[in-house]
Amino acid sequence: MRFERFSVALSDPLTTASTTITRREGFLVWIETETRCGIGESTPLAGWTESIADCRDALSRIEDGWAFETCPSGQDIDAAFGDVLRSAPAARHGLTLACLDLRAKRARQPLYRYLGGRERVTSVPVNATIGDGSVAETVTAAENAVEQGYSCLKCKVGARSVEEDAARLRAVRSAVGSAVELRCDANGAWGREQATAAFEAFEDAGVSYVEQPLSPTDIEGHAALRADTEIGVALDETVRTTPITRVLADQAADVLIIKPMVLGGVDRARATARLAHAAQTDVTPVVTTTIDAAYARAGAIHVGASVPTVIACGLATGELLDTDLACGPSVTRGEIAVPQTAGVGVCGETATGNPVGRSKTTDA
Ligand SMILES: O=C(O)CCC(=O)c1ccccc1C(=O)O
Ligand SMILES: [Mg+2]
Repeated sequence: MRFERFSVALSDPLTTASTTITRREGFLVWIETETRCGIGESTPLAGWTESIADCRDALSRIEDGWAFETCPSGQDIDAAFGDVLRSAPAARHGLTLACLDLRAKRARQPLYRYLGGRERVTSVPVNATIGDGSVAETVTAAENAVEQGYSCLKCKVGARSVEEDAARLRAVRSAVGSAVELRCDANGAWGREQATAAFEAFEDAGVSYVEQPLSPTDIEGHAALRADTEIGVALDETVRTTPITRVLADQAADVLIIKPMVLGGVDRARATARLAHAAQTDVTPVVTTTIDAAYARAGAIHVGASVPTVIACGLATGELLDTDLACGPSVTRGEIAVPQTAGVGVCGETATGNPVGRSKTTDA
């Protein structure tokens, strides 16, 4: 096992209610046998996962203690390194993705089939991700996305007043028409009163759901908000810190956001998505990235393809990067391609020091 640091830049910073993301740094992880190589990606995001320093420490300790003769399973890895990985989900993500890549290559299956996906799935619907911005900036981003073929937009809210956000969303709605799904993500910005006001103010804009309106620990608040409105409630930050069984039992969400990097790997992400699907009150999983590079994005796409997820996922985040480690799956008409070659199936594998430049213009 070995790993190497990488750094990729966003073409434009993504501003949310809680932070501005300008660059993503992480590690590529390689697992090699005599005949094959598996590649994984650890891209920590402070506040969501361990820090980059803690991720490096965890990977270093694992590199030092690596004693597997063949490529280990996730269970083998947890048995050997559970203590190191418990508080390092991004490290676990990279390591287990490398192992799964190699094991799926050996089985000659695309990762989503190796994970247990039953049918052949060639694409997953995706939303465009639109950051905080003025009314004009938000409308321009929404129009560009719809022109490129997206029929679902996710707009960051909560950095401005509820009135301003409502004005942004109404302007988007009148620009894109009624057929486009509009979601938003408040990243935990509001208190209960503000959230109630926002849900009322957003109704005109035809918002389908709001991600993380309240603080991650306010499970009761989310359950109450849900009972009170037509707009759906999605939980994201809450999924990081609260057992999924509690969220489901308390009926606190219509939608669960599944981030493999935050949950510690594509195996755990799939298990969580399946729990949501199996819940009595039908909770819909939506798989998203933390704005990862090509390998982790592809891993997340395989998670989406491996569960019967029918609604748009937050997997179109490669579009936000200026450079990337490889050419990841492309988005056409609001659907992202699922790699069908064995393993994770990222093409044009390059060294970490040599990011692939991306063209910012995409064919419609
Ligand atoms: O879901 C999407 O459309 C993209 C992913 C995204 O918004 C995101 C990216 C990095 C960190 C947090 C988040 C989030 O969903 O809150
Ligand atoms: Mg979110």
